[in-house]
Amino acid sequence: MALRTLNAKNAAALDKELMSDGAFSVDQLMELAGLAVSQVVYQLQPLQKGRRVLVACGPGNNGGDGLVAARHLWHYGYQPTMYYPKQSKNELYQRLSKQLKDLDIPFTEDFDAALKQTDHVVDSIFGFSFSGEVREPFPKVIEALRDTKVPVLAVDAPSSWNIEDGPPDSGPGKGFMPEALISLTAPKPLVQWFKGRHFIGGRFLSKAVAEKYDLDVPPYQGIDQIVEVGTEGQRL
Ligand SMILES: NC(=O)C1=CN([C@@H]2O[C@H](COP(=O)(O)OP(=O)(O)OC[C@H]3O[C@@H](n4cnc5c(N)ncnc54)[C@H](OP(=O)(O)O)[C@@H]3O)[C@@H](O)[C@H]2O)[C@H](O)CC1
Ligand SMILES: [K+]
Repeated sequence: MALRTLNAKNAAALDKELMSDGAFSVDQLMELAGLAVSQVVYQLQPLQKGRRVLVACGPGNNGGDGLVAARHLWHYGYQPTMYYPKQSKNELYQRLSKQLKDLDIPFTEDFDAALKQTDHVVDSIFGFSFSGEVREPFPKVIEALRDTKVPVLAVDAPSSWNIEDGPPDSGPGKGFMPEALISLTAPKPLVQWFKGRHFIGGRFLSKAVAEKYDLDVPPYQGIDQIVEVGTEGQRL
């Protein structure tokens, strides 16, 4: 059975609904999203395989998921390094950044150097609100992610991919295929082009909301915040 997908417009509408009618706060949703991201890293990169995780964060909520994931990873015993070149003044992101600084987690401005000294990368640069051509300062970062041999976990979307149409056919993201992807709440249409390991996270959908948005609630087991779906991406 193919998991039903959620386009960018409906993903934004669903987020809005969860935070109004659903009575969630953005902090809560981001905490659960980031927790799920950290669980995928733990599964893909057990501590004994190398503890260094470079977390690349963009300016929006996708970046916020990365900030949350880094905190959880630190508590599991990883050594996160943050690349967060466009830091928002938004109070939530500032608090999340402060929490990381209080754990002495380093923030770097030199992405290329950090990439040479890491065991794993979390791509939380752009999620479902990405559109158009990649703007500065991110083109070089996307190129480096495209070319690196270090495994990359993409959060919600491989950054630079179009949410509906998938991988770009020009620009820095052409040829970028991360090793793994975690779709939050539900896969986006781009998953049909994705070739790596695919997980679903964001365990907060009620049956009523899932029905309204024509989505599947994946079969989460026990206390897991993630479910791996088949190598064909969208299949259970
Ligand atoms: N329900 C859930 O599953 C939850 C998902 N979450 C995560 O939130 C993101 C969506 O977050 P949003 O803040 O709407 O947007 P993004 O983070 O995807 O991106 C917005 C920023 O990206 C910049 N942007 C957009 N296009 C470009 C581009 N071509 N070049 C450079 N920068 C770009 C944009 O910048 P502006 O200059 O336009 O302001 C935005 O700042 C979702 O994918 C999940 O990961 C939440 O955590 C909550 C629950
Ligand atoms: K991403």
